[in-house]
Amino acid sequence: MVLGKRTDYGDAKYAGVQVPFTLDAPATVEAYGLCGFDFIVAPLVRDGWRPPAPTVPENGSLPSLFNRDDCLYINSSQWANQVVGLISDWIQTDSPDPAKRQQSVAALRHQLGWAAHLGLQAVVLPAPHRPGQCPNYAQVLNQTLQGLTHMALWLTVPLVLPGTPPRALHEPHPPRQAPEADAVSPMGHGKQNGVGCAFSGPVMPGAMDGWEAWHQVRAQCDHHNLLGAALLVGPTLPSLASLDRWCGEPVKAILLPTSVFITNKRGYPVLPKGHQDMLAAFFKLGVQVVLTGEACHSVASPANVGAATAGGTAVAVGPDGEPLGFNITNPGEFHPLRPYWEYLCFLFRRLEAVGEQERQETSYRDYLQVPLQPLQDNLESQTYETFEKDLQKYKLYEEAVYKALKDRYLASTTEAMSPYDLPIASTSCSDGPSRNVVLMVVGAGRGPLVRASMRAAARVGVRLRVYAVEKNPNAIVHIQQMLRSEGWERDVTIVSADMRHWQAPEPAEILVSELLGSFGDNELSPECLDGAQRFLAPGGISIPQSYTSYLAPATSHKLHHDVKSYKDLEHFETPYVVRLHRHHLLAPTQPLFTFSHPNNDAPIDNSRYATVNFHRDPAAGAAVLHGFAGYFECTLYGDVLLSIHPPSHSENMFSWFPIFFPLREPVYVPAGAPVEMQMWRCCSPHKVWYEWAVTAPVAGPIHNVGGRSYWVGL
Ligand SMILES: C[S@@+](CC[C@H](N)C(=O)[O-])C[C@H]1O[C@@H](n2cnc3c(N)ncnc32)[C@H](O)[C@@H]1O
Repeated sequence: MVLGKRTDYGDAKYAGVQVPFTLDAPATVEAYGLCGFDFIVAPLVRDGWRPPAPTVPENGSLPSLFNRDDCLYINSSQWANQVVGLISDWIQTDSPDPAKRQQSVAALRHQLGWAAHLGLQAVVLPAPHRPGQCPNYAQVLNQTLQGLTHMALWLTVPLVLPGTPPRALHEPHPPRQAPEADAVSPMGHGKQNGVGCAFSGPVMPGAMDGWEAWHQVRAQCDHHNLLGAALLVGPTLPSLASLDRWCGEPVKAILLPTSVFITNKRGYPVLPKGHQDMLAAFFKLGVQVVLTGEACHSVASPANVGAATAGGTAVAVGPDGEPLGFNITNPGEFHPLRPYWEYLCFLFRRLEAVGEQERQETSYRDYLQVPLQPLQDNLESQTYETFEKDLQKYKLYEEAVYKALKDRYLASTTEAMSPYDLPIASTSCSDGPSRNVVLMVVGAGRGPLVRASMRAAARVGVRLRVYAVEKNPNAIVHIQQMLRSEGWERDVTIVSADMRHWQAPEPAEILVSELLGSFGDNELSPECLDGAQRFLAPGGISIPQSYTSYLAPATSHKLHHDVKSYKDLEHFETPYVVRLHRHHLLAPTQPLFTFSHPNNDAPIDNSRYATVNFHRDPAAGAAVLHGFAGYFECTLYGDVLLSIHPPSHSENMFSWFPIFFPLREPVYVPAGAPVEMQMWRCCSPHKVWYEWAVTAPVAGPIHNVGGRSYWVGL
């Protein structure tokens, strides 16, 4: 339940509700469970409880902290998943009054200790009483975190500091009326919003936000993974840019007061558009929502119907107690908070259905993988099979070969023909009808680029003489099988060789390859193609023609934590292939290194160095930098682009996830401060590696010096 993983967007799941102090937690869980909520957030102690004054122990006796009637009580782990503890919000560990401070520290320790004893999965902590000035609070939390194994601490963080004190959570507010344009029915007639991973849609202009307060506490707790944020939402939202920062933070819950809801024309509680969009974005990141406060909307719904017991059966009664003539099968449906829960379900259901590709990628989200080394290692058949599922990639290659053949060998456009229907070159071929075009696929794998090239040639109406060059002897067997089954044995010559050393029997007019990594050049495409271009005819075409890597500074608490959990330097100096999900880009991407083929430089030097400056929107506020997200954009031929760079990402292509270059220590980036980094691509006779460092807002260490932790073998 709590902290669970949602893999699809069905009915509301992991929606919790904050309840008043209860002496019977299991009964409360069941009552709210009938209403639809997955868990409750319940105070750990009753309102008036205060810690006992320190006494001098007599005869070894220890002071008793709580009586049974003082505290939340469960005696079975069965309930621990469905109860989140709520720490008292009178606690002020940083009060200027020493007595209050001492009492607060004691109360906080006692309550945290009790929650851990009960085995709760999480507790909600009050927002820092003095945001940005709460060293005692951080110190108690940090000490507690050192002793915890699984219980999470969710620090309440008001999204906007002024005007939304956490105490407001407990006070009912008069409902606000929905403006006409924003009125959305929870019954399915609402407006649909196109919501992506990041935030979109209008928001009211906001004042300050609580990110700074959050950052100070978590930085003092050394970015502990059990410390998360519970974002308290008020009627005013911060700017979209500022909200987007939370995508990379460990946000565990959204605290949603009923007072934030407005009433639609039919009397239902609904959320303003900006709030809807914000919730949708968080739902997609797997964040739970906790409804707080009392029902404060008059709803023309069954929730206004009361229940009376007649002869052991619950019967429905109206506001005046008059029987309404039907029995109640699920009393939860008549709970005053039920319309709010229904509305949350409605928002869940409205999320776009998860596509097949997205479903398949779910298990890879934010999962670190060390990049492949197809030059140094021989790939397995299953890896090739995965590549070959990406039909879009091969369509783009086919299009590039098609355009290259057309540009070079046809004076005018020829009608598209069916694949594999290979005529001798048509009479419109400038070089004459009987001439075959020599095309080499270098790094042919199991042969999909040979297939794509043959399809392109068939469409143009030229005949190819193909060489399929591959250094993995196992993959060669698959190409043999392909030629046999397609009847291409006369058209395609298989070459089992490393392209850098093979002596070609004739020059190639077109050289086709796919040796690209998530960062473009990181699987050593430049080094391999520099070797292969010896057999490219003068004026011959390389597909790809060029590729450029891109970088953007990123927040990703999850990735930072996962790298850190290896507890060594090596993992912080390794780039990872990762399907970035819970992350925030601090600034737009910037281009880094470009490689073009054929490369006519003399001598060829594939080492590179660049300083990159990123421009963060000052209105987006401060943020934390955990590393750099990397992408590539590749010109296959002419206007045929193959890209994983977000602004130009090739549609439906999934062969490459981004790359992530971690930083040893998170870097605080003040609002409006520049981010500058240096990246080197270093080459030696046997390996290629990257080194990287941040130089602004503060200079940090150069990572991976001399390729000591990570390199790509030549
Ligand atoms: C990323 S895979 C692409 C395979 C295939 N073209 C495809 O698109 O599915 C790169 C292939 O190039 C091969 N390769 C890498 N470097 C090579 C080299 N120097 N000479 C020959 N083959 C090489 C690898 O063994 C691997 O099969």
